[in-house]
Amino acid sequence: MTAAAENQSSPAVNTADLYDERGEELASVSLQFQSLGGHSHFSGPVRTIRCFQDNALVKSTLAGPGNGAVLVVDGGGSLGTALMGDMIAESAVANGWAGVVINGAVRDREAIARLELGVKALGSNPRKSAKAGAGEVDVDVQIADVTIRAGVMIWCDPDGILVER
Ligand SMILES: O=C([O-])CC(=O)C(=O)O
Repeated sequence: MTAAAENQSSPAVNTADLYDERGEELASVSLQFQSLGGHSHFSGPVRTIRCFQDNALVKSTLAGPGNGAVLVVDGGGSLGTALMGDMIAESAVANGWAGVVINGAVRDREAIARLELGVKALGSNPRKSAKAGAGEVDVDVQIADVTIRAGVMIWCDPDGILVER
């Protein structure tokens, strides 16, 4: 089975139902993201990156094995450059990532919408990011009022984002 087919076969979790089941065991990210990928519902163990207008770490991480994980990128909320475009997103699909959550911007949103990948981001900008490699991998990241640690489970759908505390 291809990585894309595996992603598609994982059962779609509805975040509202999950919240009703587990309540305050889960933190809900109040910042409003757009659902931009071909998969509207996605979940998996978290990997993290913190970077600012530099996407070299995003590219190299998504070029490695995803094993069904969700990459959470804390781009500091910057909408000034795109941290992922369709080529990087295609490599995420090929490498078995379930999805990417970007506290920042993407580009190539029409192509990203056709991919077998979950993608949430604040918006889009055609301007590319730097490629120097500045940033950190698998550190705790803070998105709005929620701290997200590498290794916890995350669930995303059009209603929002839930993470294990
Ligand atoms: O290379 C970049 O900065 C992002 C991009 O355009 C792509 O992933 O296609």
